[in-house]
Amino acid sequence: MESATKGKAKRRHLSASSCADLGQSRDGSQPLTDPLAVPRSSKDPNRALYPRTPTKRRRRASAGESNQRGIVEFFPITDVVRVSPQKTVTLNGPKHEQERDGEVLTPTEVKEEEDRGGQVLTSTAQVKVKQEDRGGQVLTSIAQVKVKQEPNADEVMCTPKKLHLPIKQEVEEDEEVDYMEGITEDMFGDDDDFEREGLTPSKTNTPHLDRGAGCSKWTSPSSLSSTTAQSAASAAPPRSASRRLHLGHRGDGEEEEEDTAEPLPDPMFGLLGVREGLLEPQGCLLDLPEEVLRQVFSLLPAADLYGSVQYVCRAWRDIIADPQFVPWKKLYYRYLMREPMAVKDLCAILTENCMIKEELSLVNMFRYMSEFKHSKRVDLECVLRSVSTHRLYPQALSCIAYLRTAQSHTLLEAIMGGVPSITGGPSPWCVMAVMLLLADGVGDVLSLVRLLRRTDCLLTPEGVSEYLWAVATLLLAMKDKGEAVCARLHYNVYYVLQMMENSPVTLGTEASPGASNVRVTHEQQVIINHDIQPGQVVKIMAFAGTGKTTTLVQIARMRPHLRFLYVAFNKSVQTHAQRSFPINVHCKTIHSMAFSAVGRRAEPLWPP
Ligand SMILES: Nc1ncnc2c1ncn2[C@@H]1O[C@H](COP(=O)(O)OP(=O)(O)OP(=O)(O)O)[C@@H](O)[C@H]1O
Repeated sequence: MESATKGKAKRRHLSASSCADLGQSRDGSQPLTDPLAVPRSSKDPNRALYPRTPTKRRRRASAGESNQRGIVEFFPITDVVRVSPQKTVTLNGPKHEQERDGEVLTPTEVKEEEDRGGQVLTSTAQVKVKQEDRGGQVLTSIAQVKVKQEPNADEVMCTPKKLHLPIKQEVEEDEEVDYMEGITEDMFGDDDDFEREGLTPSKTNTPHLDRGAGCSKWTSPSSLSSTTAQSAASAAPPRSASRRLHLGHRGDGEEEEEDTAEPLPDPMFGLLGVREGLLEPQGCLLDLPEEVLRQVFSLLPAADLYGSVQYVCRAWRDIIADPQFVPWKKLYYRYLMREPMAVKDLCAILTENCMIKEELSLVNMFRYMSEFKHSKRVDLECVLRSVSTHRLYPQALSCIAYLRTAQSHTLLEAIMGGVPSITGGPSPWCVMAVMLLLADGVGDVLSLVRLLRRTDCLLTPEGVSEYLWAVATLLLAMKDKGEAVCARLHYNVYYVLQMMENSPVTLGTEASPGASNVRVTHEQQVIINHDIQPGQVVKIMAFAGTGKTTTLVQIARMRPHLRFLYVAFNKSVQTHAQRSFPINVHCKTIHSMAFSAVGRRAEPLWPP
């Protein structure tokens, strides 16, 4: 057990009762409810996941040894725009002078800092937005976009290109441009170079930008309790101050392995953000109504239900044990585990409904499925309408009609005559069973699921999966009993069920990351709404997989009158982007752009 006292990490042994007490306390429960707010140390296994700013070493290398130019050198940037949900939009000209810990930097120095920083800060995904009028066409190029998840998490920062140009008249006298806004020392991790060079003016003669400047607005989420985030922010000391004290202490020769015990400052961390009211833990899972818990559990794999969930508490075990709760999913799993009761039950179903050792076992299965037990609120006509647009629907109808009119088969007639029909049409459950058996592959099953989900005719997602689990269970058991059932039929259904459990997003009505059915978060909406002006660079910084591409897709969708250019590193990214973005976005690789610009001229020189 580790705890932080006076900025140092201490180890102490806790008894079982102390552990229980700690778990109930705020200090103990915070790592569980808000893991990002606990202090990070050099031993933090998740350290590499946090966004980092360039270290001194990297910046020096990029400036001194590399010939690579910053993105702002390629595009004419005229303005600096800062947008944040908490701020109003301000247009600033480039700042001519910048103060660093009391020293005044020349504009050129500021430019170098910004350029080098900009390159590394935006290393994972970049979008440059540029609008040019070319022959009456407005062309917008995207090269660099990142979601910045700093204290001003959703701030969209536009970088000036030529900070060294003396455009002092455009600068508002009383407003200081903070080019390191949002950058905290935390991001520098344990970089040795950074530690050696120090941040405090007393430790170095080299002028540095005051990294504390960008931290002045945030405060520790843990320090916010009943007061509002803003009032607490103004009351709490800036993070940079405490860090400076800490570093100064080190300079006196005391080596500290652990970082100071400071929580992450950002109350808006992550795309979902943290609202003021949510800074305190808000109840627990057990407070949820049983209906909600059932919905949540129904989305879990059966292995988790039986392997973990049922052991949590009596109430959860009762939900899992309820025969009405996902019966077919549970039966499939128990049958797979060869649980004697499950094997016996399933054998009884197959025997009673003539699905084994019979000439027409599959037809008997259609009949059995036509009586599929469903919620009373399910509208069968709506279900039939939903599946009627599937490509296999006409074939399924013909198949059922043939079976009904095949007078020569008296047995068949008896079986299919029992199929309940609705308003003269067949049972949708029976039609769906036939469609699943006619499916050419996983794609057909997948499109059937999409149709059912789009109309929500089965009311809940588990309504769809339960039907599929029933078909999969019967097919598996019939095959095990030696029936001539093609293994592919079971595979198609089982594959889709696995997809539903493990990647629900891909089962949406559209597969692209920017699908219109995605409900963008507040932070994404701020970026989407931002009116990007010609000549501005927008940087959006975020962790991997947090919705940068989705945000770009929505930006392009919202501006169909503009043309965008998406530049990717390689072909596979480019083709994937082509599928995701709307048609007003041109997706190209860097190489293809270079070839069309200059490579073509060298083409005649190539060997035949
Ligand atoms: N607002 C949202 N609501 C629900 N899902 C979302 C939202 N935004 C993004 N997603 C989903 O999150 C996943 C990752 O999104 P996306 O690919 O846009 O992230 P990314 O930051 O571009 O990822 P990477 O860093 O790998 O390029 C996608 O499946 C996407 O559909």
